[in-house]
Amino acid sequence: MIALRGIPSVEGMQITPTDLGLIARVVSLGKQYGTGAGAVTALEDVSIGLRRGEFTAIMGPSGSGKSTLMHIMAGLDSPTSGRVWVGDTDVTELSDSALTLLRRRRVGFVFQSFNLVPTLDVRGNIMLPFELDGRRPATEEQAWIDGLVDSLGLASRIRHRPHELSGGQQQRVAIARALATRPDLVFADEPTGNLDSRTGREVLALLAEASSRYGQSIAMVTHDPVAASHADRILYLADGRIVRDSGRSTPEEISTYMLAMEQAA
Ligand SMILES: Nc1ncnc2c1ncn2[C@@H]1O[C@H](COP(=O)(O)OP(=O)(O)OP(=O)(O)O)[C@@H](O)[C@H]1O
Repeated sequence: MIALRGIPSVEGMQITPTDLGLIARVVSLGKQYGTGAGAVTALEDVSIGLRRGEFTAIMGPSGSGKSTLMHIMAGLDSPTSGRVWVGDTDVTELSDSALTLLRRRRVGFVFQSFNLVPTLDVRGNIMLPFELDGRRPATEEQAWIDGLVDSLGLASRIRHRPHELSGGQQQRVAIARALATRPDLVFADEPTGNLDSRTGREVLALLAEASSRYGQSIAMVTHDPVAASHADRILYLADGRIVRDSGRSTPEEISTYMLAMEQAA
C-alpha cells in the first residue's frame, strides 16, 4: 500500500481517504505564483475532503482561487505546499506520465467552452478517452455509453460534428465524454458559463442526476448561485481560503452569503 503521510492513523492502522468516504482530499494546500515582491498567494492552508457520490460546488468571487484549487486537485497544476489525493492515490507524488494516466482514466472534465474536437463527430468525441488510452470499451462499458447517449438525447446526433450542434447539445456531449469511463471524479469548470439560463439549468440537472442516480462524484467550480444551488454541498473560497462549508442551499441563500462576503472584503 502507498504510504499516506499526513493522514492520521489509529492504533498504527493507516486511514485512507476511501476509509473516510472521500473521493478526493487536500491537506494544508498552498499555492503561490511567482516569488518576491510580485508573488501572488492563490491558495493558503486549504484542507477539504470531497465525499464519494456527492455533487460539490466550489464558489467564490473572481480571483479567490477556485480554478487553482480545481487544477491542483485534477493534477493539472502542482501545489507549493500540502498534499492531494484522488481516491487513495497521492497525486503530489506522481510522475508526469502517471499524472497523465490519472487524468485519462480516473478523472473527467467538463469545461465552459465544451472543448470538443471539431473534426470528430459526437461518437468520436465521446469515445476519445478510450482512443487516448489505446483501448476499446468492454461490452459492459459500451452498454453504459449507449445508455448515456440515449439518456442525454444524443442518439439522433451521433454522426454530427460539434459545429452542427447547439451549445447545450455540445455540453451534453462533453458530459457524456466525461462520464464515459466512469471516472472517480468529474471536474466541471463553469459548465453553464456559455449557455442561456434554460439550457444551463438542463445541463445542471443532468450533472445532478449523474450524481444522485449513478453515484458520480462531481466537483463544479462556479460563481453562479443558480448553478451552485443544484449541488449537494457548497464550499466557499475567499482570498485563497475556505471560509464556509454548507449543505444544499437556494440561489437566494447563496447570493446573500456571496454579497455579505464581498461587502466584508
Ligand atoms: N499563472 C498564474 N500566474 C500568476 N498568478 C496567477 C496565475 N493563475 C492564477 N493567478 C492568481 O491567483 C489568484 C487565484 O486565481 P484563480 O484563477 O484560481 O481564481 P478564480 O477564483 O478561479 O477566479 P475566476 O472566477 O475569475 O476564474 C488570482 O489572484 C490570480 O490572479
